[in-house]
Amino acid sequence: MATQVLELLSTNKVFGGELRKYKFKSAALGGLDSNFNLFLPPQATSSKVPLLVYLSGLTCTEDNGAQKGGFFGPAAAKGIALLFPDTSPRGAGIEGEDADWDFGTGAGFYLNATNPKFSKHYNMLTHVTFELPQVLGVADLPIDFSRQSIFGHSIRLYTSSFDSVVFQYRSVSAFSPICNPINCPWGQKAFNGYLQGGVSEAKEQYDATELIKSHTNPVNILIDYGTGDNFYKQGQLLPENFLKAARDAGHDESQVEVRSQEGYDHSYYFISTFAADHINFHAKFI
Ligand SMILES: N[C@@H](CCC(=O)N[C@@H](CS)C(=O)NCC(=O)O)C(=O)O
Repeated sequence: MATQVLELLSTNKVFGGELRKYKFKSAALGGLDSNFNLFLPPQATSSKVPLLVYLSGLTCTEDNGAQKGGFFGPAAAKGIALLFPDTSPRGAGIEGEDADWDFGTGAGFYLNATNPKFSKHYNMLTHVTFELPQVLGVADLPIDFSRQSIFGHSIRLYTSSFDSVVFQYRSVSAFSPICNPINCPWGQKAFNGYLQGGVSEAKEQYDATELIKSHTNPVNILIDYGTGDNFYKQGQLLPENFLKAARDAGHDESQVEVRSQEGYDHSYYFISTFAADHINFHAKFI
């Protein structure tokens, strides 16, 4: 892949650190411009800091989590950099990509598309896990890439095959994630659209509940969801399926914690309430 040049679009001082917005031409996304936000804590001026990647949910851009998540204070206190990628390619010009809020633009599902209609541009998996660390490294930013973790909102819990992601990220946490996408309407729609083999192709690669069944190595996972979340009530999230699969595979509460938060909904009011918990969870591992 060619070396990408980062263009700095803006910087803001926040909690003693700095939030930078960057743009670059993404090879993974078929040459489209891609934006991301990067928070560098105050500690980054004197040493390399660990990286925590935040994956936003459906309809979001790189800005939602940065503006509303409430993550900067806790991340500054722990000396952790935060990376906020976008949720999909923008402006690919594919017929139908702007028709729905839960598919296409704003809903890339952090996978690599195999349906030829989408496969040139919809490669958010490579973009997030490989390309962004690479461009940050090339730009010589003060990040220690041997210490990475990942968290997010309404994401598929794992962005790749379980073993490679657990290898890359020391810990994973999520707010109201889609835990068993092959068994919910959002996941089925995305997989049938993006993948040539549809849901059956996704099963072994992109479904956290399926993947944890056969994963026996230790993991560090925290999930919060709200009982007032309409998407939870509609059966889009299915955290119970993930919890059961994890326990059946021998992961006890010291490895996998799934917390039901009474009365909270799907919004950033919920996320910001538990933001510090999640940052502090990851700080133990990175
Ligand atoms: N647009 C959808 C809601 C989608 C939604 O709630 N998305 C979540 C992520 S899964 C979100 O954070 N949206 C943007 C925001 O609240 O800033 C609807 O009308 O039902």
